[in-house]
Amino acid sequence: MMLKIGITGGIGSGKSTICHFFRLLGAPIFEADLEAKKIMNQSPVIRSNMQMLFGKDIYLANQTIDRKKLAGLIFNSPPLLEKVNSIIHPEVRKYFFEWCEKQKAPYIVHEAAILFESGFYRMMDQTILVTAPLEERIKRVMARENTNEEDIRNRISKQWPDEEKMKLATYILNNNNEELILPQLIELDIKFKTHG
Ligand SMILES: CC(C)(COP(=O)(O)OP(=O)(O)OC[C@H]1O[C@@H](n2cnc3c(N)ncnc32)[C@H](O)[C@@H]1O)[C@@H](O)C(=O)NCCC(=O)NCCS
Ligand SMILES: Nc1ncnc2c1ncn2[C@@H]1O[C@H](COP(=O)(O)OP(=O)(O)OP(=O)(O)O)[C@@H](O)[C@H]1O
Repeated sequence: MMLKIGITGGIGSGKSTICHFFRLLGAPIFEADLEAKKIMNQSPVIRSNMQMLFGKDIYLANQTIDRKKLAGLIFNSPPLLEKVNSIIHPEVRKYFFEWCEKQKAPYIVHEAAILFESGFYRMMDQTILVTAPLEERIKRVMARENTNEEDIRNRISKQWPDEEKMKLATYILNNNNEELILPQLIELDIKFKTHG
């Protein structure tokens, strides 16, 4: 049986960085946020639903979704965010199971920003929550991309607080520059490879 490991953490916590190490250790990684974006551009069903909701202009001339516009709309309207989630998540879920069928490894990693909020965690055997102090996360995201503090705090407010996620996580990794992460990942890798 192939073990399914879910990795999550709020914006800027460092989950992509940690997944990069799991990839080096040989684990196939399903990047849900990336796959969601691809599916939004490729699925005709999602395209027509999104255009019905937001108008034709939600897709750019090159047929890709206008991410900036969409982010501005959904992160400022909880009902719209919920609607978009309900359009995209079932397709991502379907694609995830198809993808799993093709993997040949003792375990796979499913990386998602909203693993718990979306309920996707129920499809996993075990979950890892990546945490870091809020101020540190904001600093990292501001250094990574051209965005402002207000927008980052707004996105954080749309995600569950770490205390809630901690209650559901199998493992918690503190990516706070105070503990060495790599030895913890190697230990987990060995555990997962032996189905522990
Ligand atoms: C609105 C979109 C196009 C903005 O794209 P953009 O490149 O600016 O941001 P990106 O996708 O890299 O997300 C950055 C961060 O925003 C947060 N975020 C993204 N989607 C969501 C969501 N549905 N709910 C709460 N937070 C979210 C996460 O912390 C994420 O890491 C994109 O986030 C999106 O399509 N979201 C809805 C689909 C979805 O639910 N994706 C994630 C789970 S499968
Ligand atoms: N321990 C660390 N110390 C300093 N910078 C870090 C650390 N971990 C990650 N970073 C940097 O912080 C930024 C955010 O990390 P990463 O992209 O992995 O976060 P994420 O949780 O995947 O965020 P998002 O939800 O936005 O996708 C990146 O630029 C990354 O290089």
